Amino acid sequence: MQTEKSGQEYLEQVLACLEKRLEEVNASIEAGAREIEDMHEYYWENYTEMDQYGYEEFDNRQALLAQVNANQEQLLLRKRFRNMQDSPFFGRVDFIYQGDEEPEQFYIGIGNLAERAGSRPLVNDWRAPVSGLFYDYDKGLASYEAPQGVFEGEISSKWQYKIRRGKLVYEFESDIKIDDDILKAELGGSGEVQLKNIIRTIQKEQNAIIRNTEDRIMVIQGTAGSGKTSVALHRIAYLLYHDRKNLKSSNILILSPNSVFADYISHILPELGEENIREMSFDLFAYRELQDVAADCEDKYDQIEKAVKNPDTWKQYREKQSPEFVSRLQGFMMSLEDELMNFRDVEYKGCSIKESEIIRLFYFRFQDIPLLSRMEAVAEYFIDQVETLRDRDLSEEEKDEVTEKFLGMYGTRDFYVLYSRFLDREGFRPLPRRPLEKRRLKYEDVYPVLYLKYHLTRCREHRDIRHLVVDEMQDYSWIQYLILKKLFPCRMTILGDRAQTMEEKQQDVMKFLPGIFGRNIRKIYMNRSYRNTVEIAEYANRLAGITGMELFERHGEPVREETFESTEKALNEVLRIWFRDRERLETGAVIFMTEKEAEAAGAYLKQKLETEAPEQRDTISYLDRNSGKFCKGLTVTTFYLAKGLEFDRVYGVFMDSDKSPLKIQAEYITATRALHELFMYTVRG
Ligand SMILES: Nc1ncnc2c1ncn2[C@@H]1O[C@H](COP(=O)(O)OP(=O)(O)OP(=O)(O)O)[C@@H](O)[C@H]1O
Repeated sequence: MQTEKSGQEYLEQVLACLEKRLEEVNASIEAGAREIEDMHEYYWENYTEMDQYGYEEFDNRQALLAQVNANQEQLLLRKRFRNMQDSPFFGRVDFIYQGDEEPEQFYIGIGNLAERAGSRPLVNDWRAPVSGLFYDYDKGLASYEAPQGVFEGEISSKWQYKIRRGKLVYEFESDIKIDDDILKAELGGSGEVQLKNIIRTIQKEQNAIIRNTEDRIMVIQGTAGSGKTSVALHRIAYLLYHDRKNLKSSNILILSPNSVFADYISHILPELGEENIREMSFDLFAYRELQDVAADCEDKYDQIEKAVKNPDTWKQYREKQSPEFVSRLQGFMMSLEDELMNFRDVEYKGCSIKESEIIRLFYFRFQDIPLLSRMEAVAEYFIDQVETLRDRDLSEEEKDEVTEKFLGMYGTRDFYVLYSRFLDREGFRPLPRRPLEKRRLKYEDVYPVLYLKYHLTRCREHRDIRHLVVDEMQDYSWIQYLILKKLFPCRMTILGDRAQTMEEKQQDVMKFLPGIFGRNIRKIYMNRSYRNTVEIAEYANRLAGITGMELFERHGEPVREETFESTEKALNEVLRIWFRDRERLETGAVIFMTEKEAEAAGAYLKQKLETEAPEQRDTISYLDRNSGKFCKGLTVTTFYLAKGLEFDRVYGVFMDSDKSPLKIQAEYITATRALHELFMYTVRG
């Protein structure tokens, strides 16, 4: 039986253990570094005498690599222990195993800690099997699943602790009331410019998603502020913890909408002990992949800006991303099999191959290779023949010369030209004829061209990626999902909110994803919102016509709606009340519909501060699509860049004259960014 200790006593024991473990780790890091240095020295002193086949050198390198890896692990361990010194645990479950009389106590924290590697943990990682008890059950019957099987029993008590800088701030025997109060306190805080980790207060429905390991493709539709992004990131940390052998952090890729958002979430996984997770924006990826097709490509934000001015552009955009358009593209690719080809005999330094033989190879032997990569295979076949006949290898230049003869049998290999031809044939306006450096693809054409490229040439599957996270799923089109499936044949966590679609209409990807990924995808709905006060959430729901959302009971000021004669007057009011309440606000945002409005407002506010309060100049920042992070103070931006972020106070500034169908979504996104206070301003004009 364990002796019952107070939180304070236990904390002292844990801090002492952390101190000791840190000393050991430091010693081991130092010894490791010395070892690496010695290995280097040995190598440079002896490499001239190493065996000629390189075996010894290979062994040395392997040993060096192993030592470097071991040191790396110790460095990570040190980082974890140092983090734990601040707050080593936050919860405790007392569990009576079935058949036992006395409870065992399990303390839960951000990582595991034991006196020695292998001994009973003083603190259990929040992802350990037993820690599931903390999130999933109140007092009473409970069970948890571990590799050894399912353990049944009873929770006799649960505790919550707050420890800061190694000092115990409070301890409570927890019940539902206290759990809610603690969550309320977490949500009521302000001032963060990055997403917080939620391990202290993960909710049961969120825990079920985080700990799900069975489903290959998980799709989460969650209302604004329901914790989708948080849950997806904690899920990744959980999967990495439980499948270390097969899943490394370098096997994870997060598709995120832009670099501000990427920065906003970038610290969560390192904080949870997982480093080096890759992140990328799909538009940036597409742009890089199409460098040999067009010098420039529009991104999603260009499309939004255009559509605000001219809503008709949605029609064309949607048409070009649709299943019907893709099947027309497929028909076009079929027709290219014949139309694109001008077969002829090839002769090279006395060796030749007849047109009929080339046709046979092209349509039968190599028929499985995509059309525009296939001739290379025929060329290689012929090069083999030439080398056999001439009994010597061809040089690289000679091979290139031969290959060029074969590639010359394609009418064109330029995707821009091919796609334009397709558009023309199908009754769309063709692309303007231009040299590569002057070409700019409209957003509506970017993914169809990428689709064409990946079906006409060999597409490199990214097998190293074993788990893909797609955030803001509602903003990806059908054709983008087809491409994602081709590029990443792996497990996925796909999450988003149809009410936040950045188009005139909401897009429910849940409807079409089974058609792409199969029926076995797991669909999950998160209906409880945590971010906003009840007043803000109810206001936002009324805007978007959303009903049935569960709201976490946290109240604040009513939403304030006001109308102004001009944007300047609205901005003057923004500044006036921002500085009036500055003491209690860390982050704020002034959110507009378009880039032009936001940019002008940013300049106006800066100018005003420059003359009236120069010392406050730097408290305002304009955030555009090239920005890398958002800062404390007042941020001026568009609704589409504010998406995914949150602020203590939000001012939405929208023009009365703006009748864009996108406005409701924009206002909804704006409103749901506010944690505590929301001001919605209308400008008449
Ligand atoms: N269990 C929880 N404990 C504490 N805070 C939570 C919890 N769940 C969510 N939150 C908080 O709620 C806010 C919203 O979370 P998050 O950004 O992950 O939601 P989301 O569904 O991705 O939002 P959106 O789609 O509106 O951008 C964050 O401040 C997050 O820390």
